[in-house]
This record gives sequence, structure tokens and C-alpha cells, in this order.
Amino acid sequence: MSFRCKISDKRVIERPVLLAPPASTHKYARGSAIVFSGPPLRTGASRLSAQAALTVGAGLVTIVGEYEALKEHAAQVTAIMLREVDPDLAIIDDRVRSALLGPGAGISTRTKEAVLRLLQKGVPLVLDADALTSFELQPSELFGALHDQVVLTPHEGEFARLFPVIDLADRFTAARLAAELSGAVVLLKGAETIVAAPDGRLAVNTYASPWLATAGSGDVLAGLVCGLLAQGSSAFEAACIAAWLHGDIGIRGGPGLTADAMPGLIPLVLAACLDKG
Ligand SMILES: NC(=O)C1=CN([C@@H]2O[C@H](COP(=O)(O)OP(=O)(O)OC[C@H]3O[C@@H](n4cnc5c(N)ncnc54)[C@H](OP(=O)(O)O)[C@@H]3O)[C@@H](O)[C@H]2O)[C@@H](O)CC1
Ligand SMILES: Nc1ncnc2c1ncn2[C@@H]1O[C@H](COP(=O)(O)OP(=O)(O)O)[C@@H](O)[C@H]1O
Repeated sequence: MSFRCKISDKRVIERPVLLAPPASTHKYARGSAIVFSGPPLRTGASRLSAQAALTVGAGLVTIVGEYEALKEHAAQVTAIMLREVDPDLAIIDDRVRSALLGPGAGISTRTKEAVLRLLQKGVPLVLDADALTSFELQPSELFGALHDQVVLTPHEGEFARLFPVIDLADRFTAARLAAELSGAVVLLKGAETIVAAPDGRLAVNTYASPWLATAGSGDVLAGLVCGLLAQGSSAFEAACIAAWLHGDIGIRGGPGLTADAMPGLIPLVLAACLDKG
């Protein structure tokens, strides 16, 4: 595992420690991640996620989608690989260590079916944005298929759609109940980000900045979680570490920060976490 997660006695997430890869590493050893694209003209969100996943240290990141969407990505990315999606998801082979679905995916039956197919693969998975909202009418269908290496990353709007029975007045309790109910790790976004695991673990990230409130910021966060899962972090630790790293991006970025600029700040954030010992 590349990162050591640190959480204080008061459940506050602290600066993680980044361990440099061993000299003998190779890109597959660092972890391969898959990010699902949105349809044509909705590809930006998944691209932000993929850039974050690669920069946070996954050895390879592949954007998977329909041909017309990949043409848009091809005009924008170089290090990130592109593959056409196949109905059986054979793309998720033994070497793939994590996947992300939801940013820009569209709220639809098609997205729901893609989520359920992906969950059957058992790969560590981040479900964000439209992958959550697509289950608004039948959340139990999602909960019945989740496993404990899944991270759900709702903002409060998405949370209320997926967990209408849970009161958001106390966000700690809300996140804890949502993790229990769903059986997945829940990362509840906001000025304070709460991370809850189905086994009762709970942590909060307070190290952040309101400059993070900008379109696509959550897509970057989801990509960070996916990139950390690819490197072997558990779902709970990946969510906690990503929340802290994202907060540091916001603090370093400050005024004028946009989601496009966020992946470019990740190397600075990582350098400050690097174990020099
Ligand atoms: N560059 C790109 O390509 C980008 C693409 N993106 C993609 O766009 C898609 C839609 O995602 P989305 O998050 O914009 O809208 P969605 O969740 O459908 O509804 C929003 C409604 O929810 C409510 N709401 C309540 N609390 C809230 C909160 N804390 N934060 C935010 N909203 C909150 C609020 O309702 P209100 O409270 O105002 O009644 C609001 O009107 C998705 O696929 C995403 O990946 C974006 O990531 C941007 C960059
Ligand atoms: N006031 C704030 N202070 C700190 N972080 C914030 C604040 N508002 C939003 N954020 C962070 O910005 C991100 C916004 O994500 P999200 O709402 O999903 O946006 P998008 O869908 O545009 O990517 C989340 O990680 C959230 O925690």
C-alpha cells in the first residue's frame, strides 16, 4: 500500500504519509484503474476523474466508453488510455484493481444496469453522481448488490435522493446510518466531509477550503478515491485519504481554483506527504 492513513483519537483525518514505490515496481504493480465515461458531450467529468486517479499514483488509468465519447477524450488526454466499452465488461480483468462509475454518466436505466453489472465483478469500486441518483426510485436494488469495497461519494442532494429515510440534520449520524444501511463506505461531501464504514468506523475531514465548491471538484475527488483503491488502500482508508488530499488541493489552489487545475496540484500535495525517512 502506498499511503498510510492517519486519523486522530477525535476521528479527524490527518495528513497521510506517502511511501515511495519500491525500486522494483512497475506500472501494473502500482495498480490499474478503469473510469467509465459519460456519453458524447458529457465526457468532461470522467476525464477529470481519470486525470486525478492517474496523478495520485495509479500505474495505469483507462477511460472506457462508447466510440464517439472516446473521440472527445482522445482530443484531450495522452497518458490516459482509451478503450471501447463491451457489454460483458471483459475490460475488468484480473489486473484491474479499481473502477469508477457515475461522473457525467447520465441518470438512466442504462447507468443502473452498468452499476449492477460492475458490482458483480467484485472489483473495488467508486460510485458517484449519476450512478447514485439513477437508483433514487429503487435504492434497495443498489444496497442489495453493494459490497464493503465500494465507496459511495454523495453530496447532500445525492444523499437525500438515495437515503430519503435518513435525516441529514446530524451529518455524522446520517453517514453512519447510510453505511450500515447500504453495506458500503459512505463519503458524505460538504464543507466537512464525513467518511463512514459499514463496520462503524467514522472519520471527518475538516482540512478543506470553500474554493473547492466549483463544478467538477467532486469528480476529481471520486478520481482520487479510485486511484487510491488501485494502489491497494482499503475502501475506508482510500475515502479518508482522498478527502484530506482534496482538501489540501483546495487550500493550495485558493482563489480562482477550477477543477481543470486540480490534478496539476496533486504532485505538490503528494510531495508534502512523502515519507522522507
Ligand atoms: N465538467 C463536467 O463535465 C461536469 C459534470 N458534472 C456532472 O453533471 C451531472 C450533474 O451533477 P450535479 O451535482 O451538478 O447535479 P445533481 O446531483 O444531478 O443535482 C444538483 C441538485 O442537487 C441539489 N443539492 C443539494 N445539495 C447539494 C450539494 N451539496 N451540492 C450540489 N447540489 C446539491 C441541488 O438542488 P437544490 O438544493 O438547489 O434544490 C442541485 O440543484 C453529474 O453527472 C456530474 O458528474 C458536474 O460534476 C459538474 C462538472
Ligand atoms: N464550502 C466548502 N468547503 C469545503 N469543501 C467544499 C465546500 N463546498 C464543496 N466542497 C467540496 O467540493 C466538492 C464538490 O463536489 P460535488 O458537489 O460533487 O461537485 P461536482 O458534481 O461539480 O463535481 C466536494 O468534495 C465537497 O466536499
